[in-house]
Amino acid sequence: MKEAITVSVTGAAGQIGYALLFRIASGSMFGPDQPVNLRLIEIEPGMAALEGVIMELDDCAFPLLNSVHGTSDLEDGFKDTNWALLVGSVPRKAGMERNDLLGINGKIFTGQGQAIAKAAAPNVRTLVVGNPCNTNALIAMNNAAGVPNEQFFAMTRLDENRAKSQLAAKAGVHSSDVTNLCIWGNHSATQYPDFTNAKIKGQPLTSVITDQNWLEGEFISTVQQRGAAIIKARGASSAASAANAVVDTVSSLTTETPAGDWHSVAVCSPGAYGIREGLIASMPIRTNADGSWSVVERVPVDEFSQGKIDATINELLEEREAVKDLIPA
Ligand SMILES: NC(=O)C1=CN([C@@H]2O[C@H](COP(=O)(O)OP(=O)(O)OC[C@H]3O[C@@H](n4cnc5c(N)ncnc54)[C@H](O)[C@@H]3O)[C@@H](O)[C@H]2O)C=CC1
Ligand SMILES: O=C([O-])CC(=O)C(=O)O
Repeated sequence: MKEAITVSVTGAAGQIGYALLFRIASGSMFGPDQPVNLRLIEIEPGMAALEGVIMELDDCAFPLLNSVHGTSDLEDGFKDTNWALLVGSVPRKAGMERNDLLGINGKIFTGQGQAIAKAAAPNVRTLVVGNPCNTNALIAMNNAAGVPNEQFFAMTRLDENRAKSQLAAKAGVHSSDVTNLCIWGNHSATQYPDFTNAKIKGQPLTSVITDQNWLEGEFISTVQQRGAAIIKARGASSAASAANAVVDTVSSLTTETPAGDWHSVAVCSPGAYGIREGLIASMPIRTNADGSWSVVERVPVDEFSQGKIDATINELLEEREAVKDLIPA
């Protein structure tokens, strides 16, 4: 048996938590031979519900679940953890943009960043899901002194999956036939799902889907507005598909990316593609055989794409300005 991986999840009794924990414990995230320890973090009012979730995890008798621990203490929750999945935070309601949550949620991530730096394993990787996730990840990263910036991520995989699904439906193929789909920038209404470099069964997508008006218009806005459409329909924000995207993100960051392809996740920009160094921005990422990640270089960016990327990066710069008090100098 392999040594267990420790995974901490904040907001563990929330909607996404409820859809996520059972996937992690069943082996979907790290594979069918990898045991896991779960350290589940909730705020005090969520602790009773968390007890119930832990009872249900026990009742599944998962072969790969080595231990489960629930706590409202951050350092206890992140103790020796290898993966910190920061889900806990308030979701938006209909009519709000995700960055309307900055004032409510931003401050959560200072203490979490500090506790990760203090208590987690040196190789800890942190994935922020709670919105606005890019800027919350920026706050956590900048408050986690001593933890390398390369170990912080924010989730744009749900957007990638949504985009692939829309494109597959338009082309009449399966979503797994769509590759090389990159989400650029912010997990927000300015994100850019880059269809110009995508492929369908290895062919340029734009040679299969020739309706340029649809690609530049309805396709982009459907992906940008999908979260809002789910809130309108469900009365609550996407939870199962978000949890699924967490599983996909961690899985893609822990397994080598298929040759020639890439995946979308927001990373601390090394300055690639002119994206301001230090911003948490989504771009095309490859996971290497040794488990490290790299930005895929020389992905063509045409004038249309550049305009879209500039808009979403400008929004990230504005969000950073809005939370500058939460970022130590
Ligand atoms: N990046 C993405 O693609 C997506 C992000 N989200 C975001 O994920 C977040 C969580 O969504 P849901 O699970 O649906 O919300 P929810 O309200 O059902 O659950 C959130 C949980 O977090 C807990 N919580 C709040 N503050 C906390 C803190 N400081 N520490 C630990 N736990 C805390 C709450 O008690 C609650 O149980 C929201 O911000 C939502 O907007 C949702 C979907 C997709
Ligand atoms: O839209 C929201 O508020 C929840 C979210 O991030 C998504 O579904 O992509």
